[in-house]
Amino acid sequence: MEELIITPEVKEYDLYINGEWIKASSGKTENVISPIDEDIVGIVQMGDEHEANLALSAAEKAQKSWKKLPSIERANIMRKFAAEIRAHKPYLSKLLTREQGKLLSVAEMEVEVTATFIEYACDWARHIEGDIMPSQNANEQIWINKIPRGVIVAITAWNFPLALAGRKIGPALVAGNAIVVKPTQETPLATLELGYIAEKVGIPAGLINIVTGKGRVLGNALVASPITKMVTMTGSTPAGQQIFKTASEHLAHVQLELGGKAPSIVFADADIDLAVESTFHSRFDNCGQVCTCNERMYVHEDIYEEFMERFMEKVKAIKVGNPMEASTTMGPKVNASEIKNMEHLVAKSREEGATIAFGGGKPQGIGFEKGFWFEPTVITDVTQDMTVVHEEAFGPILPVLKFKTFDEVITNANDCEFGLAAMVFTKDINTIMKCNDELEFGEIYVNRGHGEQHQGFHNGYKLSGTGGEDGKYGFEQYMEKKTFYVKY
Ligand SMILES: NC(=O)C1=CN([C@@H]2O[C@H](COP(=O)(O)OP(=O)(O)OC[C@H]3O[C@@H](n4cnc5c(N)ncnc54)[C@H](OP(=O)(O)O)[C@@H]3O)[C@@H](O)[C@H]2O)C=CC1
Ligand SMILES: O=C(O)[C@@H](O)[C@@H]1OC[C@H](O)[C@H]1O
Repeated sequence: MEELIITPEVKEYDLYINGEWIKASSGKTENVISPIDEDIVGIVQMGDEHEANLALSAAEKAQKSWKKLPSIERANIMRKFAAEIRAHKPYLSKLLTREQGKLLSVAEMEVEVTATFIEYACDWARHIEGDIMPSQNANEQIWINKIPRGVIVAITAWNFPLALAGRKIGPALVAGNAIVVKPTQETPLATLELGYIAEKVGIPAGLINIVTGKGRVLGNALVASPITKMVTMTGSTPAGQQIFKTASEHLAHVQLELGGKAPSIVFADADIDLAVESTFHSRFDNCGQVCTCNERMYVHEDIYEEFMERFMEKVKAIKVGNPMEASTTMGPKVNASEIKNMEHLVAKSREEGATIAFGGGKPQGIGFEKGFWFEPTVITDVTQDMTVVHEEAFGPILPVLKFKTFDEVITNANDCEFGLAAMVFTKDINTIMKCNDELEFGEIYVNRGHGEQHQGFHNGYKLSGTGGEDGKYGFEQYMEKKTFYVKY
């Protein structure tokens, strides 16, 4: 392996624990590689069980006074945190693009969304409401209080690493908890920068801890500790399942946002231009690395030719390249193993008799010598039993199937071990309502592409997760209920 070039911007990050930056006792570090050119973009510590316990103890101690602050005061501090994140948008977005490979414009959106996730949580500060109800006994009332859980562990994935961290830090702290964040080793840098920002705005030491290390070592130690009262994780289904098992040892509350295989269904009466635009962006934006992506598309046979003609025009116009450049419309995949998965799905599709209608390999030429590149790929002549219809791509590969009847397409859409999101395009209200009744997915987008909003509820069925996050029902999970009977 030739010597990796350490560019001048390479920054070494320590672990952020109890308001201090410390090195791992293991003495080990790991390089963070850019998917654009395989240059080293950062160096991080390899924490393990020792650092997990340091971080958890710091969080446990800091939370005791934090929970006593009025919630509105907690929110005021967190709003300053959000504002400072926004103030660092130019730096954070470039760092996100270098470590993850997303378009600079998408990275800028991600920094903004990180701030708004936190600001949305702050809006709940005055609405942490309990219940008071009459008892069957005279001179007695029943009070149900909402109280913080204590220490939260947040474990995040590489596709929107900063936004996923903000999505969890916001509600956790506004509700009165402390948090230990373990970003993925793939893209930890922008998340680590939150430690500097927390210091700058004066978030008390120990409330936000950011630790790096392998999920199955450091992450596992965080989940396994009885200090941890809740685990909120975004990532793959296998990792989520392991976390679920580990957390069950001490019955920590678990919130999992996992894999997906969203179907898009385009009915014969759909607005074709709207459906083309929406399904195109829902597959290829962020190089197809969004959990609610259009992973398989069902187009009614009556409009298939017309739809595909317009859809393919857009696919062929995609410009794969350096995500720092404004003219680029799709960047690289995040790492080499993701490319292997792309190649596996294309090979399997060919083997099973499908047609690779466009793309299917790595782009060649100047700029693609290094990095993790894959062409936008459309696969046709696909049948429901094929691997590419069932295995998550989480990349720019789209299988397209025809359908005739409503019952057929609903059956095929639901023929899936995941249940996160689905998209439906039709003008008929009866079709819309029947889809809403019969599709087995936690999030259904009608006549629009994917893209959650903070006030909704991002909730996966089946192997897409448990608990859900965002909105009122997501915020609620960062609190425990305490019921007491008041006799007077
Ligand atoms: N539903 C949703 O909202 C989203 C779902 N995803 C899903 O995530 C996947 C891609 O993300 P990716 O990062 O590769 O997912 P992984 O599951 O590989 O990793 C996610 C996080 O979990 C950590 N981890 C892995 N194993 C364990 C363990 N045993 N105990 C504790 N922590 C562990 C990882 O640590 P490390 O990597 O450092 O080892 C990482 O921080 C796709 O399947 C995608 O569908 C992605 C984004 C959103
Ligand atoms: O996790 C995902 O892929 C999506 O939920 C994504 O993450 C942050 C963005 O706001 C969402 O679109």
